[in-house]
Amino acid sequence: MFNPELDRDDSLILHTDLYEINMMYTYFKKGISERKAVFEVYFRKEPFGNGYALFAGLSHMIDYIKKIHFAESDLQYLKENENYDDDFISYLRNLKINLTVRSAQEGELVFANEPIVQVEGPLAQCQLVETAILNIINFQTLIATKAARVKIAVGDQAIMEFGSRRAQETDAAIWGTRAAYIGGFDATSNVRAGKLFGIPISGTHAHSLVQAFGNEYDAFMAYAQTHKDCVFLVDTYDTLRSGVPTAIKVADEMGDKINFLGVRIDSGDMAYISKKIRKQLDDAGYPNAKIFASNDLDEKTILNLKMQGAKIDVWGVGTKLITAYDQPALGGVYKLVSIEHSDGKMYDTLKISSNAEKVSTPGKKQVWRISANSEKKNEGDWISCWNEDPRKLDALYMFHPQYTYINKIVTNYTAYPILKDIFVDGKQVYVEPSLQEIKKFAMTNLDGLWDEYKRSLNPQEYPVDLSQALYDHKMHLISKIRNQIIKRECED
Ligand SMILES: Nc1ncnc2c1ncn2[C@@H]1O[C@H](COP(=O)(O)OP(=O)(O)OP(=O)(O)O)[C@@H](O)[C@H]1O
Ligand SMILES: O=P(O)(O)OC[C@H]1O[C@H](OP(=O)(O)OP(=O)(O)O)[C@H](O)[C@@H]1O
Ligand SMILES: O=C(O)c1cccnc1
Repeated sequence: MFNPELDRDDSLILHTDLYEINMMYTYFKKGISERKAVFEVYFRKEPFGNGYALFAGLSHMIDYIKKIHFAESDLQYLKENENYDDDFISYLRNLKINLTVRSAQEGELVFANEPIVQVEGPLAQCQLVETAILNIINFQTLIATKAARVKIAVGDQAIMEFGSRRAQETDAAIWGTRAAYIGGFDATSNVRAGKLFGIPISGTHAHSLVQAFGNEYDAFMAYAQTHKDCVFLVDTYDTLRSGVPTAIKVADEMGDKINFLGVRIDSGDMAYISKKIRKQLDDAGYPNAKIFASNDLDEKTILNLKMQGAKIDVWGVGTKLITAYDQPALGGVYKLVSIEHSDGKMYDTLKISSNAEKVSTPGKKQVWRISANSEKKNEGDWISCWNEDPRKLDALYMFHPQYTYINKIVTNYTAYPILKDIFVDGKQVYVEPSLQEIKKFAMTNLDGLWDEYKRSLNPQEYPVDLSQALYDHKMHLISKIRNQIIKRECED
């Protein structure tokens, strides 16, 4: 029966895979739930064949962690559906999160195979948060990266986010819109995203307006009589012979009563049509009226339209952005890198694979962004053991972690740590910047990246190197594990 108190679902606490809670149960029953652990999030390949990813999702992640609490209805549900005993249920009831969480900041550039979020604390708590953290970071980072690709394609022109109707449900529309704004979009059509996050909202009108009035003149005139700012959608019947001439006629008749901002096209050959429209608007005395375009646009179509000399001023991008159409998942993973044993000491762990790129890097780490002081551009990232600090060195030996003969010595550099403290022992220490600041930070970071890493097609691989100490530690651990396996085989 519905019980409003019990059935309240106001947190994402159960937004987790069952196996996380099952593992918590095992840790609890075996007395190791409080053992200290360190997990790290990383992805193995930048999405869309891009040379970088743009980190987003931290704000939602902070909110999620702050609200972690099992309500009575959650506990009752778990009790009814799983075989957990009462001790475990009361442990969950009294659970106080005291994790230390470090993360890249939103708008930061991040790269494959480097930790972008680090979660440290009691093993069971670390396990609980895996699913939601990956869900949030994977999606928002994916969309912010796609948005940055679109932003680079449009350059200084305006881009509007139109994706809500095609997004994977409402949360994806809202958080995707926020990520798109971080990645460089100027405005959104989603009014709720405007209210929640302060993103500028913007919109034209649909074909239904024209269909409702039965002809373009009545529709545009009605819109003009009810709105100051007007962008008329001109492709319902015949863009060049009917839509644009009618928009001009209404603009002429309304004069100063409206701001005739321009026209939108949503079909046809947009290079050809936009050039013709530009001439029609200019000839009619509206050189400042802008041409808006939408219709399954993405960075590739936009670059191609620009190459064709399309006269488009404002780009509306929906489906292909918000659904990350050409790569629907980022594939970030959450891996245990260090664990306390019964002797109270931390032991670093790693996952071996026959594929060198898939062998994880053990231990709690920091990522340092190295930029040459002379150029003010990034030289690469340097992943270190937690206790190393390249700011104390005069020269940095940077080498490719697989092809070690690719190496360089960098001097006169600045090293900046990517993982920042967000929560320390459960207490939030990170002061969240405003969304405007995050967007500005993203744009500054993109400026700091050489064009070779930013091009959308076949970018250069950005160096993500390991410190010598971390490399040696990894190699040592690999051979230790191999030797253990060989020893066990010999004993059998
Ligand atoms: N000049 C162009 N060069 C490259 N791509 C273009 C050009 N003009 C339009 N496009 C893109 O081509 C695709 C055409 O879509 P579609 O086949 O739906 O045609 P349409 O003219 O929009 O028809 P409909 O009226 O059914 O929407 C869209 O993704 C659009 O962005
Ligand atoms: O093409 P997208 O990048 O996804 O951008 C959003 C699309 O949504 C609208 O079309 P829709 O057919 O849903 O409505 P309409 O009647 O306003 O054209 C709009 O005209 C765009 O084409
Ligand atoms: O305002 C628009 O033009 C708009 C909004 C959502 C989707 N397509 C277009």
